[in-house]
Amino acid sequence: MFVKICGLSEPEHVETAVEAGADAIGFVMTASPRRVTPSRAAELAALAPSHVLTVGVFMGEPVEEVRQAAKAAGVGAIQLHGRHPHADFTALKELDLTLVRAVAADADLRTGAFDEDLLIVDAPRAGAGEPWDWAAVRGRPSGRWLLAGGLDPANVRQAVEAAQPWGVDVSSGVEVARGVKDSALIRSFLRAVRS
Ligand SMILES: O=C(O)c1ccccc1NCC(=O)[C@H](O)[C@H](O)COP(=O)(O)O
Repeated sequence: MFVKICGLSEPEHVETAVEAGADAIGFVMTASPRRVTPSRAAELAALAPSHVLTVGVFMGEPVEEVRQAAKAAGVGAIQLHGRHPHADFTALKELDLTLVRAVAADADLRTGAFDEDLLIVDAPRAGAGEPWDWAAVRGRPSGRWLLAGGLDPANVRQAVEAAQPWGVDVSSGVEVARGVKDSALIRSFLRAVRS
């Protein structure tokens, strides 16, 4: 199971996520209490070994802004959250980075429909830590897709059983307060997924 820990802003939590076996780590570069600047994201991404995918998360920014920020951060992947048009993915393809499309369950759930490499099916409100009806998407996306939205160490196994995703993505569920990650919760989330 592929695991992405999102919304990291402190070196300590990048190191914990990597040590605990995360496959991907995300840096939010859009309006959010978790927002980091491209230069901060670059510092954090530099701490990750090459086998860990570093992801810049955007929502609603013009594609040129996304391109510049992703380049400055040196991330390996761009995650476009919400209703970005297909043309945005096409425009970013030339960067040769992994493209991630993150949408709620009422969107087109065919993995690769927008030429993305990875699909995330999330709650209606991104990064809000709100559980939703995970079972409703079971069997709809296929291939490389991650379940997100309201996951935490206590419910992730149940969520995986319900939706049967290829991987999972978490942010709020490994925080002690909004935007404040916790190393013990990051470890416990990865333990719960791997056990
Ligand atoms: O984290 C945010 O604040 C955020 C803001 C705007 C767009 C995306 C955002 N986060 C994206 C993520 O990948 C989250 O990990 C995902 O939505 C799951 O969040 P949570 O329900 O808090 O685990």
